[in-house]
Amino acid sequence: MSENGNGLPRRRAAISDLGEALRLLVEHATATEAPTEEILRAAERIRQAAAPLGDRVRGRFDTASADDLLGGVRLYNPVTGTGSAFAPPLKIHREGDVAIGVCTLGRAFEGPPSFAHGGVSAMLLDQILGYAVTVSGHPGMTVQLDTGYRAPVPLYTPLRLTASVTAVDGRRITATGTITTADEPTMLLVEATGVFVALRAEQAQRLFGPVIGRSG
Ligand SMILES: CCCCCCCCCCCCCCCC(=O)SCCNC(=O)CCNC(=O)[C@H](O)C(C)(C)COP(=O)(O)OP(=O)(O)OC[C@H]1O[C@@H](n2cnc3c(N)ncnc32)[C@H](O)[C@@H]1OP(=O)(O)O
Repeated sequence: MSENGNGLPRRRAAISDLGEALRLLVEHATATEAPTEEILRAAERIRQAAAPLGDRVRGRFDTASADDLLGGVRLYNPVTGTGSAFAPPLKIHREGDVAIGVCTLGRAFEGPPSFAHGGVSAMLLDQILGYAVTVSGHPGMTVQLDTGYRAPVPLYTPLRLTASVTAVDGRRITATGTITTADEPTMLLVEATGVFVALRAEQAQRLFGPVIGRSG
C-alpha cells in the first residue's frame, strides 16, 4: 500500500494516534487492578479491535508505507516510534554536537519495583547513541554497548538523555551517553559507551539487500 499527496501526513497522524491509544492500553493493562471479569471483557474487545488491522499486513522485508527510511522516518521504531505500542516514545533533538532525548517511562518498563528495567535503559541509550553517530555523518551498527548503572532510573519521572560522538577511527565510531532525570541533570543515573561500525558495501547488501530492493 502506498499513499502520497495529503494521504501520507494523514496516515502518519493516524498511525501516531493508534500508537498513543495502544500505549494508553499498555499502561492501563500493566497497572490495572480492575475486577477479573472486566479484564476478561477487555481482552475480548481488544481481540475484536485488532482483527481488521491484521487483514492487510506487510511482509518481513517490506518497509511500512508511511515510513521514509532515508529520511529517518520510522514510525514503528521500538524506542522513538510514535506508532509503536512499546516505545516510550523517546523524543530526540540536537543541540550542537550533542543529542538530547526526553521521555517518561511508565509501568510497562518496570524492572526493580518502581524503577526502570536495566535493559530498557540500555535500549534508550543504544538509540540515542545511534542517533548521535548518524547525525555526525558516520552511520553504523552497534557492535558493542557498555552500560554503567550508577543509580536506579525512576518511573513516571521525566528523563533526560544525552549522547555525543567521542572518536572516529576508520570504520569504528565511539559515542558516549547518559541518563539523568530532567530535574537533576547533573546526577548521573546511567552512562554508556557504544562502538558503532560503518558497514562495508557488501555487508550492507548482505544484511539489507532484500529491504533496499523492495522499498521506494
Ligand atoms: C535524515 C536524517 C535522519 C536522522 C535521524 C536518524 C536517526 C537514526 C538513529 C538510528 C539509531 C539506531 C540505534 C540502534 C542501532 C542498533 O541497534 S544496530 C543493531 C544491533 N547491532 C547489530 O545487529 C550488529 C551485529 N554485528 C554485525 O552484523 C557485524 O559485526 C558487522 C556490524 C556487520 C561488522 O562486521 P564484522 O565482521 O564484525 O566487522 P568487520 O567489518 O570485519 O570490521 C569492522 C571493524 O569493527 C571492529 N569491531 C567489530 N566488532 C567490534 C567490537 N565488538 N568492538 C570493537 N570493535 C569491533 C573490527 O575490529 C573492525 O575494526 P578494524 O579492523 O577495521 O579497525
